[in-house]
Amino acid sequence: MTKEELQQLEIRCPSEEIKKQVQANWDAVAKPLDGLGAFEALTAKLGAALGTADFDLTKKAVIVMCADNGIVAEGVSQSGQEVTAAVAASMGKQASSVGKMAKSIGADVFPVDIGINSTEKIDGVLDQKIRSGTRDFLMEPAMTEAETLAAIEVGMELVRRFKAEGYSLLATGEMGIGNTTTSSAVAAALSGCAVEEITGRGAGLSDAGLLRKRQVIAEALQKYDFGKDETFRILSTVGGLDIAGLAGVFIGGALYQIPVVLDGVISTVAALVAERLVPGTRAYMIPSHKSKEPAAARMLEELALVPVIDASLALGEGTGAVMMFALLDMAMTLYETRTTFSDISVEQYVRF
Ligand SMILES: Cc1cc2ncn([C@H]3O[C@H](COP(=O)(O)O)[C@@H](O)[C@H]3O)c2cc1C
Ligand SMILES: O=C(O)c1cccnc1
Repeated sequence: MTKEELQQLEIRCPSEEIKKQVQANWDAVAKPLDGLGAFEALTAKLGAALGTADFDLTKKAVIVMCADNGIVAEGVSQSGQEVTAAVAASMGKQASSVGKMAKSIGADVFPVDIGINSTEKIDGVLDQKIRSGTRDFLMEPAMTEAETLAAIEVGMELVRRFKAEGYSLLATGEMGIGNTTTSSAVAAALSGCAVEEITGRGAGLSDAGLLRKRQVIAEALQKYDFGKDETFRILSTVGGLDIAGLAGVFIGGALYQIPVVLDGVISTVAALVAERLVPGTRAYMIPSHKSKEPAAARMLEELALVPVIDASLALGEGTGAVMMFALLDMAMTLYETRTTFSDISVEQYVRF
């Protein structure tokens, strides 16, 4: 796929009719009108994306893009790159945070090596490696155009495959030391917001580390002098293989009509990249939480997506998206087994 082919992809608009039908089904439930709040609108969005008001979200999976970032050489994370491979290996055994949470609700986790800085194959991790880590973006662009496109295609292809395997809801997750730096850099460039406003402590940076991280991002942004609409150049120059792969998951979700749940700051930045590259993609996005990382709220605003969980989560891996899976499961139980006003014979007494 070329960059031009990517940008010419056309996204089908989800059906407004189905959205209305789902809302009408909610309105018939013996409960206060709009009582489930955002979950009514979100399930209507899910039904419309899936093309039916009788949808089933039982089979769910998180795609976790794992990759290293050359920018870590600049001292922007409190951890070393080795941690990426170690946590990915733990994920392969379903022993990392996201694996445990997903297991508790019967969702599947697929860790993907899209660019871990190691040559070994990791058990339980899909090998889709494009290169062993990106370049240090303070020195040179992190990725070439071809590498960026290849990463986007990995994400798109995984969605096609999981749809064929019967999944009806996917979520995004990531693991990659340094990826809150790449995400903050992309977020600042896409939004024009000040670096200090958008950059947080990631996985737990010290005050001095945070200062350094902000300086590194600011220096790089000055060097590359991006226009806000140069989405692809921003992604390939200061982004990462994980962000590009996740953008591909969102684009694939829209193309193959499988809704995709966002997680934290990294996937939220990838979501905005996807929407800017292929407008209309956001119609298939389901927000989950507002990360503690400041860039996330800003990106969600740009996407006009309102998260339902506001709990200062800052874990990544797809954990916030899995929490959303659990909440959607509860909403779906009410929807699928709906007890209506007529079931309890009170239609004549209720006047909405
Ligand atoms: C042991 C460990 C497990 C993690 N799981 C997710 N992250 C999270 O922290 C990383 C980003 O933070 P920064 O940009 O500050 O490096 C990502 O890998 C993210 O998923 C972790 C981080 C660590 C240290
Ligand atoms: O928002 C996130 O997902 C996040 C925040 C800090 C560190 N890692 C991930």
